Amino acid sequence: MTKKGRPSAAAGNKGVSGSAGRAGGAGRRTETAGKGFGGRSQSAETGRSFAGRSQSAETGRGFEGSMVGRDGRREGTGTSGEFATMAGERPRPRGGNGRSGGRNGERGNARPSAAVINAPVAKNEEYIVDIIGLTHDGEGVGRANGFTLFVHGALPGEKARVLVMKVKKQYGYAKLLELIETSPDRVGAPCEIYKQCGGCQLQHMSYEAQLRWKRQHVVDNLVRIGKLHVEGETAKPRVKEFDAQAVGDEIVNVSASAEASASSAAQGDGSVHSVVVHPTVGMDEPWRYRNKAQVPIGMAIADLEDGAAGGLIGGFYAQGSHRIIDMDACLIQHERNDEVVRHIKRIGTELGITAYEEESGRGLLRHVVVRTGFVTGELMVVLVTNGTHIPNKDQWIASIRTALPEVNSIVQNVNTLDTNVIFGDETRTLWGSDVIYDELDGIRFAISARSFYQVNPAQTVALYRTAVEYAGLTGQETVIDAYCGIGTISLFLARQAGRVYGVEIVPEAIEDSKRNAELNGIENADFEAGPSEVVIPRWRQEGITADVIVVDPPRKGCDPALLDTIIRMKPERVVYVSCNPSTLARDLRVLEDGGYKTVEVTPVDMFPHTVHVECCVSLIRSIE
Ligand SMILES: C[S@@+](CC[C@H](N)C(=O)[O-])C[C@H]1O[C@@H](n2cnc3c(N)ncnc32)[C@H](O)[C@@H]1O
Repeated sequence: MTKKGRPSAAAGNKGVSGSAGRAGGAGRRTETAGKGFGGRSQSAETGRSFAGRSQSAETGRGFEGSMVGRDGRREGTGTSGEFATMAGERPRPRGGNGRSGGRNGERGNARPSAAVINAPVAKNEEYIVDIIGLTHDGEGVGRANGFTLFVHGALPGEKARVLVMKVKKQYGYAKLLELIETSPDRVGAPCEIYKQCGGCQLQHMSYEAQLRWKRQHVVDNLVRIGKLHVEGETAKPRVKEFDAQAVGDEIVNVSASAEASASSAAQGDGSVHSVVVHPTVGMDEPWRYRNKAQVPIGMAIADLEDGAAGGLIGGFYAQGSHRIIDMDACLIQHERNDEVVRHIKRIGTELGITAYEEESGRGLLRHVVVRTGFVTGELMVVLVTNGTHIPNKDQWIASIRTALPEVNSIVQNVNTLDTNVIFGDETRTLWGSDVIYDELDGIRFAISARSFYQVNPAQTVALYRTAVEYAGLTGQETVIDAYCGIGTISLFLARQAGRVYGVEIVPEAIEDSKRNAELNGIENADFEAGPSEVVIPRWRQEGITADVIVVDPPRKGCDPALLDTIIRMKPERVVYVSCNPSTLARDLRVLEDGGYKTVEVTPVDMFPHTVHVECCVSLIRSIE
């Protein structure tokens, strides 16, 4: 089902194809509810190939100037075939003496073959490791001779035989060769290209365990970085390298952050308050949940052996490379998005459309982006092209409309830059509407090709309802919605507030937000384009006060100037919506020190089978 493709994108990036899930009717589940998902997952061998997603498309932060992906850390870990020995085949230890080292013991002679001096493990040697945790990007954390090894594909509680691939000063990377003890949370990943793709990181973990892990991941960040005391949690022993890994490069002052302990959550009056972290809000059916696919396109290489004749392929980038692996289906995408991409590839091939090649800068089609309105059923197709001219354009449009009669909007986005960013600046509607419409909780939204719109509509409703609940509105309040995008949370709030002011840095998104307020007959919402950290201080100077401030920043968290302004404005409540637990925890510490008390946190599983988790946090003002 897969075909080899010619490279056509930037190195080290994962492929793409976000997509949608099930309409708002999908029910909720929490990590405490019901039976594990493991049984279903294990038996759900669909035999389908699938589509990858870009990491940045997961969280979809920003106005869709999103990077195709990120990677780097998995380089060299050799994911393909890593479970090859799980069925019992034991490869011969390379260069070892065959002795088993027992608990955390080593196998082999351990003669250093790597350049790192004094490291207690050596490259190309095998070790038996106990997996004691999971990094923020889903890799097992193992210990060998007291040294931290990151083991892709291993789960906490497992004992594994691993081969060291890379040794750094404080940690290393190892390839999973064999599971000696298996976690009860391990399930068979239903997706047949799971190991190659990297779009999902947790399919090998039962859904119940994923939800538990996501909550714990949030708790760990709140304790270690936010220095908060979490109800029911005792401070954990700190593993320095594990912390550094968990925080990644998003927080510069890692060591200072890692010194946090639960005992430092003291208030000004010396008392210690506890934060309630609820179970992660999960999905009853955590598959096929995405409403947007972003698929990189390449050319198939004519293969005489399998008879393939070339043409357009589209799927995901093989790990650590720019090689596109063709795929027909992605198990977390809405089925129709998969179908649309298949048709576009077929029609493009029939019309002789070429795919963009990164090396030469030649070729036309870079990405196909598909958006589906879960409630309305509306469909948008975006062709991202390297140049404005589309040969056989009318024929192409006609063929798309014939194959997909439900399509509402066919859009071209022009991107001629040598970049990983998917969208260029120029967008033109080729046929139909320039937007599609969708609904969240009875509010209608116009969504244009480049607008930020959460990818999992069912979970988005859960998240926004929690944000409104935490705002504690009575109908009188003035609310500021910082980082408001197309006004989604603002309009949820406006139904129960006196007045809402939304601010967002992307002017087109603000145009959408105004249009969306009008569309829904909402008259108590005002929007302004600009950086939150500039606009809100100016509002304060102009005398605008707020009872509640809601923030929903990108992954890097809130700008310090905005946090400072919030503290000076003294709203009674702050609601913090976050897609990044580490920057969330950092910002909560600033707000706590500025007179706010973090009351409760609800993690929401917006991206099942990935390591990403969204949080909604309630803070109240604790001092005058
Ligand atoms: C996570 S999205 C949230 C959007 C919206 N709240 C929603 O739920 O759809 C973050 C938004 O912040 C915007 N943004 C990024 N930096 C900003 C800044 N300094 N000031 C205002 N908005 C910003 C992005 O363009 C993006 O729309």
